[in-house]
Amino acid sequence: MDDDTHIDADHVDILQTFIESHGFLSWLDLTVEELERGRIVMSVPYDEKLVNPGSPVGSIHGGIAATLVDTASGFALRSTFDDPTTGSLATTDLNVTYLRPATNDLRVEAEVLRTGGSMGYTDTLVSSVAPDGEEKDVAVGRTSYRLFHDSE
Ligand SMILES: CC(C)(COP(=O)(O)OP(=O)(O)OC[C@H]1O[C@@H](n2cnc3c(N)ncnc32)[C@H](O)[C@@H]1OP(=O)(O)O)[C@@H](O)C(=O)NCCC(=O)NCCSC(=O)Cc1ccccc1
Repeated sequence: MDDDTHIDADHVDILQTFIESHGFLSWLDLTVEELERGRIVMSVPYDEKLVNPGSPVGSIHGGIAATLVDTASGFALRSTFDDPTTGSLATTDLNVTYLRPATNDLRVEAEVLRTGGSMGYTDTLVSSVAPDGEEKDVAVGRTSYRLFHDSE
């Protein structure tokens, strides 16, 4: 990892502590798998509590993928702040396109497309192991955020 993408290892612990103290995110058992400046990978394990009752393929509710898109994007954007432990951000737009049912553990990768003085944008990909055993894309997402740097 070069200096442009390096981020303190402590920051993963800070994000994981945030998740564990969050009622909703901790309930999903969300884990930060990889973090570098402007990019993050996170996962949620398959759990029957997340599955749509009566779904013939056992598909996970779409709100879970949407939550992954939002959370991973917010974290990826925060990682671009001069000091990622200060400031905050608010989601202003979130778009998710569902490509196929998710029936297994979920993985999301979020990448920052651009940050300006007050707005940030991300591109995300959610994937899951399909019944044929192959990891496949289950959703793609695009987001925008209002960034509140510490000085505001
Ligand atoms: C704030 C803005 C985006 C507008 O912005 P602008 O047009 O630039 O307007 P302006 O700069 O004038 O500020 C206006 C007001 O904003 C107040 N403010 C200051 N700091 C913050 C702050 N940090 N957050 C929110 N508001 C803040 C400030 O005091 C002022 O208040 P006032 O009006 O003077 O009393 C507005 O459209 C909005 O709130 N939308 C709803 C957004 C929403 O609810 N999204 C969903 C949940 S987000 C999520 O879950 C993300 C996440 C990801 C991953 C993990 C965890 C979380």
